[in-house]
Amino acid sequence: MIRFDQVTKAYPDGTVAVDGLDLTAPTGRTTVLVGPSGCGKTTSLRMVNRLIEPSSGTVLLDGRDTAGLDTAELRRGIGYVIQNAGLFPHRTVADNIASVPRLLGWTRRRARDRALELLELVGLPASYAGRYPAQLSGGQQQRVGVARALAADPPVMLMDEPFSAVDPVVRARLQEEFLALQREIGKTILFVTHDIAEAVTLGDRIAVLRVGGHLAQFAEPHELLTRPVDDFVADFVGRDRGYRALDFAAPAALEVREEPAVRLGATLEQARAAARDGWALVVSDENRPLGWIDVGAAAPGTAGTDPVGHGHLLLGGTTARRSGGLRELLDAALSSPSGRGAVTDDAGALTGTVTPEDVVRAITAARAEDAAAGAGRETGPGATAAGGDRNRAAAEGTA
Ligand SMILES: Nc1ncnc2c1ncn2[C@@H]1O[C@H](COP(=O)(O)OP(=O)(O)OP(=O)(O)O)[C@@H](O)[C@H]1O
Repeated sequence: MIRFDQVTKAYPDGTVAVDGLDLTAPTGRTTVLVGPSGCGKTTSLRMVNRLIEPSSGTVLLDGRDTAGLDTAELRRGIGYVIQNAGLFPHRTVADNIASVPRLLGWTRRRARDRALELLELVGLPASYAGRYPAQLSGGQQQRVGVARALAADPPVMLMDEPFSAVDPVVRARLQEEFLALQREIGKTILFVTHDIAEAVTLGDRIAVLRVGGHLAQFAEPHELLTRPVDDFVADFVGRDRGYRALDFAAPAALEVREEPAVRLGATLEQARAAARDGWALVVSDENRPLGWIDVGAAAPGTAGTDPVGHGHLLLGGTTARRSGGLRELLDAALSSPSGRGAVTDDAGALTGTVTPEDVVRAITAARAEDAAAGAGRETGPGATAAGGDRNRAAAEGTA
């Protein structure tokens, strides 16, 4: 656990970067610091590994005042990842990753084995071990940066805009990998970003800071999106916050309807027989939804005995996992040319379809449930168990 207790940082020129910060980042979870440029995110982060010393207040690590610890010893227990990875350009990937273990006196062999193990963990082939950072893409360098920070298996990780310097597609992939990795390793992570979407995707808890280093709100993502405490936070979390909050609502009350799909390669006649309201869903041999066929308009001039091919399919519809959030399900329903969104299990196999009306009903039920949980939260003792927790939503969705 990382705890900031009334921490203030005033730089020598009088700039107050952080002002009386009180914050607890729980063990094994990801806590995100987010806010506009200059609000004191980086300063706060660096006070944890004492690259910056607080002017007043205390930063505690598992209850120990960091001011009293030897900085080398302190930093040994803290992995640090920065924007652009900050790799040593003249060292190979393996040597970069092995740098902390080597400093800790590990043998060359053991440090190299660990480097190879970590390359695999962050999704890079072992053959990259001998490359230099300049021979990697930005996203790959960032993965090496994460591997390097994890090398000595520190319980705490500080990550300062680690994914900001890569393009949006790579960034989304790194975020997904981050979530999968964190589920596996369960580090205590303090993560800085200026991007609220990233904060909501990655954070178990989010601290929104305003310029001057004031904590505006500290909450779980769902709570931040649905109950911003003031105009500043409401503005910062954005106009589409209601829609994004659907990611965290449990689709427990959603009814998924059976959908008589046809396999690719079935005849048009079979597709017509299976169709409802003129549309048939086509699936692969593994029962994965591939697209919709408009049986009335499909391929005029073709005989009913002709097979359904890829050319017949309308591909506009997205699919949604039953365990996904209500946003994913609503998008599937709205994007489907048939008006019925294809719903799958976690392996991608079709389980049925939902209409936009079905999803809206589930949204209404989730809101009522959430309001009840909110009322319990305000009066009850389990005050931190928010109604729309990401994990809870996933667990209920698969139940
Ligand atoms: N060494 C320094 N001397 C004086 N002022 C500083 C120093 N470092 C940072 N600041 C100021 O402290 C404030 C907070 O800076 P900090 O880097 O912590 O913000 P940030 O939220 O991380 O910003 P960004 O998102 O732009 O990186 C800013 O006003 C910045 O100009």
